Amino acid sequence: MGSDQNTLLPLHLPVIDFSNKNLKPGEQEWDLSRAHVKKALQDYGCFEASFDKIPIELRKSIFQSLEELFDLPLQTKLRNVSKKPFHGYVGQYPMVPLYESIGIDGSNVPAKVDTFTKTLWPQGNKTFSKTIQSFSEKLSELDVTIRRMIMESFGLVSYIDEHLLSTNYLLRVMKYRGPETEETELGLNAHTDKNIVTILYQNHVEGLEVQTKDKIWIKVKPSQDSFIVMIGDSLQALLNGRLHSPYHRVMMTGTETRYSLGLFSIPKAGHVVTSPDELVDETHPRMFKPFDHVEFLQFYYTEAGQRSQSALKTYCGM
Ligand SMILES: O=C(O)CCC(=O)C(=O)O
Ligand SMILES: [Fe+2]
Repeated sequence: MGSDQNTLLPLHLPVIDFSNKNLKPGEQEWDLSRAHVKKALQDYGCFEASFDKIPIELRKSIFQSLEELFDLPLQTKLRNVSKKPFHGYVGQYPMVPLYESIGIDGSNVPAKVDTFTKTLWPQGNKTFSKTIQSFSEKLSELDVTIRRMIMESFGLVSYIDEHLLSTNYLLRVMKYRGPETEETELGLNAHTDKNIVTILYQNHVEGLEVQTKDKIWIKVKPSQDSFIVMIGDSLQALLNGRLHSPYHRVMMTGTETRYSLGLFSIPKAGHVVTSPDELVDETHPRMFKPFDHVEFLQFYYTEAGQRSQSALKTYCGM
């Protein structure tokens, strides 16, 4: 990171409207939105999407579900374990004392969410399951639209179906306590996401910052209708570096609790992430060796992975 990492100018992310639209591939409106998506991602690796397919009641009840979940005793939350790194309960870290998160694997699949719910509420919690699953399913429509547009933009139409089938969804829900100090405190370290596409949603408490290519931190100010869409390292690799995954972090002030959630599209274990030959030529030599996402994640959480400026380049850069 540059020395100007604390410079905060009143910049903002591009906003793209997906509301009141019946976007269909091949139609003019689709092509227009696709051009906006490509430009925003080339410039920032990230944009704000206005998206109205999730009813307002569901957008409100998701935060009640998050509160109910994080209010459980720590012992109960710790029952959410996962073999995959960063998929289970994460919290009580001295480096980021304000932060806690829980991963819900396969959050768009009813049976998977029911299994998750039963580990925390053995007697069941239908409202919780239904809220998490419906929210994820509806938000995954935005993920699919955006990934379709990206693949089309880079001439990869014939790979779209295979690509969409190669991923699962993880919903990670987050809680950040207000630091209750005068100063701004770190909520979550600067990082790039390791997956394909991340879509973030949050309550009214701000804190997310995204770094531009010029290393300037932009404070993100989303509204109730907006979702933050971001590229992860695996998509950067798939596109042979045509798009970049931006650094982002969470900085907290004040006393209020920030709740946020991210829907992560993640390559399935065993699926090899590699850039199609169409994106490799003399001016764009192949940048990354083919890799398995789960193995890449395991590397990321080793000491060497944590030390590297770009875990992706260290792990599989050519
Ligand atoms: O809480 C947020 O808005 C960001 C969380 C995040 O960057 C992550 O979970 O990867
Ligand atoms: Fe992130």
